[in-house]
Amino acid sequence: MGRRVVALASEDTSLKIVGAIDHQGNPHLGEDAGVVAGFAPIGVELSSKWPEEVEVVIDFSLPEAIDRCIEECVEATTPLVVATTGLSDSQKAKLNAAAKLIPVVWAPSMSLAVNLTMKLAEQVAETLDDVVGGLDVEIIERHHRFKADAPSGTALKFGELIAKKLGPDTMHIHGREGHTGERTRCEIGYHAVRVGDNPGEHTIVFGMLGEKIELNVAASNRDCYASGAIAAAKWLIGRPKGLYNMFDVLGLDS
Ligand SMILES: NC(=O)C1=CN([C@@H]2O[C@H](COP(=O)(O)OP(=O)(O)OC[C@H]3O[C@@H](n4cnc5c(N)ncnc54)[C@H](OP(=O)(O)O)[C@@H]3O)[C@@H](O)[C@H]2O)C=CC1
Ligand SMILES: O=C(O)C1=N[C@H](C(=O)O)C[C@H](O)C1
Repeated sequence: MGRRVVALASEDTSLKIVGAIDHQGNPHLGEDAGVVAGFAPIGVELSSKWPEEVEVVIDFSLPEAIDRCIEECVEATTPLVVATTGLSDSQKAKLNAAAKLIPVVWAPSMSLAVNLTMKLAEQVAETLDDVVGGLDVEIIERHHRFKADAPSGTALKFGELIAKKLGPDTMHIHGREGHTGERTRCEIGYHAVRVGDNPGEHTIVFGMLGEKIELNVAASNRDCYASGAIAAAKWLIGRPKGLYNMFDVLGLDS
């Protein structure tokens, strides 16, 4: 994702990339970030050092990297866009605390299509909550074999939003095996598929007796996430401190 953010941001004449950060063990440290991204040099070296004079930071990394990223942004009062998924509860708490000091956009998917589908899923769940015969919700996500966390942050967010519409008794069930017994009406099932180079696909099944609805949203490549994060970064500059999400950035809550 870092490569795609660098590639797309370097093509945007309203932006100047001032730093590209990775950890100390990265073999490309010291190389031009534009070249590492597969494009022309941009005059910025991939570095483990945090640059100065930063207007906004975009983080696509791993949970191991997020603590330092939050600390650096808070110390320098730099607005922060967090796209990394799989954060621990304490890291989420740290991010919430940081948002009391700096503006933060935090979203498991920067994709316009995914965020719009989340709104549709909320609407379906709200409408079918009391449907005769009951409603079964299952979330199937497919991603590339390199993905480190499961289920995806996006699948968990879909589940969280749907559960809010279905009520506080909703349980989150991850996969099924063995003599599970009959499915209850108050659970959301999650299924994480890891195949090849899939850039991300989510299917939300709303099953009823006699019919079903499936919402499917699939990326063709990873640029939807990179361009969404860049849009979020531009939107965040100059905002008051606080925690924002992609619904705010895309105006989907109004
Ligand atoms: N919100 C969204 O729209 C999206 C979110 N994501 C999330 O973004 C994250 C990154 O995804 P992806 O790019 O595929 O993952 P990768 O594993 O390809 O990239 C992670 C990068 O972080 C670097 N890194 C590892 N440890 C540290 C550290 N301590 N400090 C700084 N950098 C570090 C890695 O370096 P090295 O390779 O040398 O280990 C690597 O360059 C994931 O959590 C993913 O789920 C992904 C796509 C969309
Ligand atoms: O790791 C990925 O690739 C992706 N991760 C995010 C997630 O966990 O939801 C977003 C997107 O689906 C791609």
